[in-house]
Amino acid sequence: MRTAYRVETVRRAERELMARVPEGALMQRAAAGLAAACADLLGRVYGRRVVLLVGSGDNGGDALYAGARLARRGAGVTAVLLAPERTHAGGLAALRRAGGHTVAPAGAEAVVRRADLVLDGIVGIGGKGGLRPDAASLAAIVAEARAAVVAVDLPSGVDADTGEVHGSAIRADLTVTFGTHKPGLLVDPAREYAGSVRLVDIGLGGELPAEPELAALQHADVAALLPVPGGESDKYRRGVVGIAAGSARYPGAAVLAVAGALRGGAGAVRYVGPAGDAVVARFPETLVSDQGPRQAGRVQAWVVGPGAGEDAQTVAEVLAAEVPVLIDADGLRLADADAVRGRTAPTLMTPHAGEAAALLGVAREEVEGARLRSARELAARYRATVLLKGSTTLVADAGGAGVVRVNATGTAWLATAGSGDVLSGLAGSLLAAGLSALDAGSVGAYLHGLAGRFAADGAPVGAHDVAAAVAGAWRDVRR
Ligand SMILES: NC(=O)C1=CN([C@@H]2O[C@H](COP(=O)(O)OP(=O)(O)OC[C@H]3O[C@@H](n4cnc5c(N)ncnc54)[C@H](O)[C@@H]3O)[C@@H](O)[C@H]2O)[C@@H](O)CC1
Ligand SMILES: Nc1ncnc2c1ncn2[C@@H]1O[C@H](COP(=O)(O)OP(=O)(O)O)[C@@H](O)[C@H]1O
Ligand SMILES: [K+]
Repeated sequence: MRTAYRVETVRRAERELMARVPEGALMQRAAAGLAAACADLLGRVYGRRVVLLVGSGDNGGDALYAGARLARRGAGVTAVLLAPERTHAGGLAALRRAGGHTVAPAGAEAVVRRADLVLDGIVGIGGKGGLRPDAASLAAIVAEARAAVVAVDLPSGVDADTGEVHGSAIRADLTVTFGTHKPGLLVDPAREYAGSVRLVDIGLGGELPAEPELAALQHADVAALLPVPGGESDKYRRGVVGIAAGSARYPGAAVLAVAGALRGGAGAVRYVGPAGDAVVARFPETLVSDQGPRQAGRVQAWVVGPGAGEDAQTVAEVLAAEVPVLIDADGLRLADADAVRGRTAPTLMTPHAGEAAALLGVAREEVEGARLRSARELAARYRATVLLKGSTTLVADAGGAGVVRVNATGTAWLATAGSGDVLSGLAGSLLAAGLSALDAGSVGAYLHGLAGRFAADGAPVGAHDVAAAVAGAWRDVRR
């Protein structure tokens, strides 16, 4: 599990640790890891031109000590001091001893233009709000430079706790973060500014609490959660997933949701709705009924909504069932909020940003800019588990508090019509197989993202290709 902690938690853990180690030791660990990452990126350090952007806090201190290490290995290092009188004194002295130079912000453009590498030490976890004007000017200069950019702890200007970006921020190729990931490094839009992320161990692990703000499943976590049949299994014990989807206008949504469901671990897929012929033509193993969900027979979890059009009756019937329900697409619009809140069995809602915005009564951009807050808010309002789709998918558990799962296995090639229908079937199948809503959503997103990557492999794909690739993703996870 990859975890991320909020700033106040990181600060507390750092205080505990600092009380037990010699003064300055943590900053030296951070700087050593930072310098090593920079050296890896540069390939050869000797003779390279390195520019440090140095703010007034310890983030600037890290940059200065790392710069001193690079200078000792033969790099030409220049520090741009944003606030000369408040610069980290020890770091500055170390840089000077190593032969590094300093310039005022007015001199930044000239040195940054010639740099091979820029270290962004403007601000780290002490950052408040968007970058101030002098720092924002530096960010604009860096954006024009050809140099590689390494962010120290966080790209300056992004919100560490939320992943929100208010105003300008540094865009890095690599972020070297200390002790633990911060939520902003895992959630868009901030995640995009971070580039690839390297975590440097400064010994903080033992001081961090059990419950992080965010958790990202890894292969081993997913492998442990996947439902795998055993000797005593039969199709009913493995779980039957009901798919109430599709309409005369959108029969394809039913086919794609079933395609996902067949790959999700349930023992049988039952389809109810007007697209039975299309479903059976493609997937003869599907149990098809043209009666409503109430008459459908045994089902351990329902998926309702993909391509449902205006069929509010079916949505209401599914919500009345006392088994886990996944609500997607049109179902989100047609579901009665009180009926969702009043359910006793788990509910998993799977909106994309536009659907989440409609449910929250805000603009789509607002959800895209504040994904973590939006997912928690929806989960609180509906008392349902919420999977917010997009470039980083988030899953907030019912009520909105607690650890939010984040998934980044996906690829932008998944932004293709019908891929969400595949995800709904897949996650619904995992629900029927007995996973909790949080696990079904996050394992579903993980496999779906990986399947998207495998199917696309750098070229456009259709949603049915993604469904077909789920088995490969499953095998890859269990390998
Ligand atoms: N505390 C520790 O044990 C460790 C801290 N480390 C480093 O220390 C950093 C935190 O240091 P600080 O607490 O000094 O805080 P920062 O250096 O992150 O930022 C605080 C400084 O930035 C300025 N600032 C705040 N918001 C700004 C904005 N929007 N625009 C421009 N300037 C702004 C403030 O005036 C303040 O001087 C971490 O991110 C990490 O890089 C590491 O050395 C590892 C150990
Ligand atoms: N930029 C992106 N990067 C990664 N995944 C994405 C991106 N855009 C969309 N996705 C994923 O693609 C799927 C699209 O689902 P959705 O928006 O419901 O499409 P549809 O309604 O056409 O099925 C979701 O799983 C979503 O997380
Ligand atoms: K920084």
